[in-house]
Amino acid sequence: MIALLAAVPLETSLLRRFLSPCEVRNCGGRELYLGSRLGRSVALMHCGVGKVNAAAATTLLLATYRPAAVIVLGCGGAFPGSGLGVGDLAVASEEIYGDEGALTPQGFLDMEALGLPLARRGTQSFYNHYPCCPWLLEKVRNLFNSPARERFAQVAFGPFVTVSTCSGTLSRGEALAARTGGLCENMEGAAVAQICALHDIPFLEIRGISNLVEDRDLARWDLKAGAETAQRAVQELLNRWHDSKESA
Ligand SMILES: O=C(O)c1cccc(C(=O)CC[C@H]2O[C@@H](n3cnc4c(=O)[nH]cnc43)[C@H](O)[C@@H]2O)c1
Repeated sequence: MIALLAAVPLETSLLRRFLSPCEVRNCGGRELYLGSRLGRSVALMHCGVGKVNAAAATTLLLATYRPAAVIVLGCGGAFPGSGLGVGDLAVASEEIYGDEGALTPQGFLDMEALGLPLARRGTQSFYNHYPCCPWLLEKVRNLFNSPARERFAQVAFGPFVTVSTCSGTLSRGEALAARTGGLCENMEGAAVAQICALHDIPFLEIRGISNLVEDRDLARWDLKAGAETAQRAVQELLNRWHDSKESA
């Protein structure tokens, strides 16, 4: 099974149609849409906005179904200097917690600098950084080396940053981009990546840009365009899943 996770229903309207007919199940109080594509079962769940909702939903999903892969999709805000615009596509190479750490007179110290792991698996400690699964990334790269590439305005691969407070000023966006090297920010990804790392489940994240991280101006946001871009990319990926291998 492939599990798809998005914060809100706006981010999955096309996919629910694409997967229909779907069985709708209750999974710990959340609606879970169970469908299939090319003979492979696909589960889609809305986790709600933010890290706690994302971690709770992921834990539930992994405990109930233990999927072969978890793919987060949705909207994101592009950092200044990323070269991304509204409607473009971003694929995460890794997820980074942008806020977890300490703000000191000398600057921001992340969890590694504080010597406080957020998660441990065997001898491995996880701090602010969570890599995406290499073979899933390879599948997406193959996809965008094909004619499917022409159906997307711009596609960028790079780090994503998860925040608790949406960056509604240009200066905050510039500072986060400089500190992390991130392409864009969101409010769920790192939490899902952390739970997947704990359970050794392959993780991938694909977002469509709904807004630029700048001085907040909602008139310039287009959540629908961002959501559609991400969903179209996930559809392409599911349609071409068998074209490339499924492990490291
Ligand atoms: O009205 C606002 O200022 C506002 C702030 C953050 C998010 C929203 C949303 O309605 C989107 C929620 C959803 O989308 C992701 N997202 C999209 N753009 C950003 C962003 O610039 N910074 C952080 N998250 C963003 C996020 O993952 C949420 O799930 C409205």
